[in-house]
Amino acid sequence: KFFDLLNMLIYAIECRLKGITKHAEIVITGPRNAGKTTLVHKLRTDSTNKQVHWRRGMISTAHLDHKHIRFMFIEPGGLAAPPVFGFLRSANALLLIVDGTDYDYDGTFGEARSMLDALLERDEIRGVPVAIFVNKIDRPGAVGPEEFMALMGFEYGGLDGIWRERAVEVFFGSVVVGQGIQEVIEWLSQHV
Ligand SMILES: Nc1nc2c(ncn2[C@@H]2O[C@H](COP(=O)(O)OP(=O)(O)OP(=O)(O)O)[C@@H](O)[C@H]2O)c(=O)[nH]1
Ligand SMILES: [Mg+2]
Repeated sequence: KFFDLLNMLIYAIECRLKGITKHAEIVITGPRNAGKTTLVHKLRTDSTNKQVHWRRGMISTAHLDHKHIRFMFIEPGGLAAPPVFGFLRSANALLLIVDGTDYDYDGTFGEARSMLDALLERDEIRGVPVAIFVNKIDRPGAVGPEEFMALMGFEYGGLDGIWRERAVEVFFGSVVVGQGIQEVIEWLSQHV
């Protein structure tokens, strides 16, 4: 009890010193093998970051301070699909990661699109901003921006026409190379 209070006090002082006035929880999701866990590792900046077991799998988290915001990234891993639903209530933004080289046999990003559609229907995240990160563009055969928009069915009127009630943006990059991540964080900091 005493140490809980002490920790809270230390935390409050740390935020004060670093000028942090806002907290934002970012829930990371996306199809299997998209690069979610690799991203969380990349985002880790301090020792408070951790990976914890829970009943259906593994949750990876990372803290990251950007300007006046402390981001908490959460990747709920697990076999039961989709484990992410249990984490939506406290989400300030969603980050959907898609493998830019993983087209379906019919030339679509079908799994990514249906995951996104299922998420956008959820009441818990009405109006919550969504960043879509198309990963692995360092690999040959990765999708290009125009192609991706068409294959996801986003091309008509752009993203604004599809989801007027929330901010949505698509980014292209590579978690391994570290390309495009800073842009996502900047965008999130403006929309949470
Ligand atoms: N070339 C390339 N490979 C990547 C990139 N990001 C991730 N990978 C690779 O993709 C594979 C899957 O990455 P993970 O981070 O485990 O993907 P995940 O989304 O957490 O996968 P699950 O937890 O199984 O759903 C690994 O072999 C990564 O090294 C990238 O930007 N470029
Ligand atoms: Mg993973």
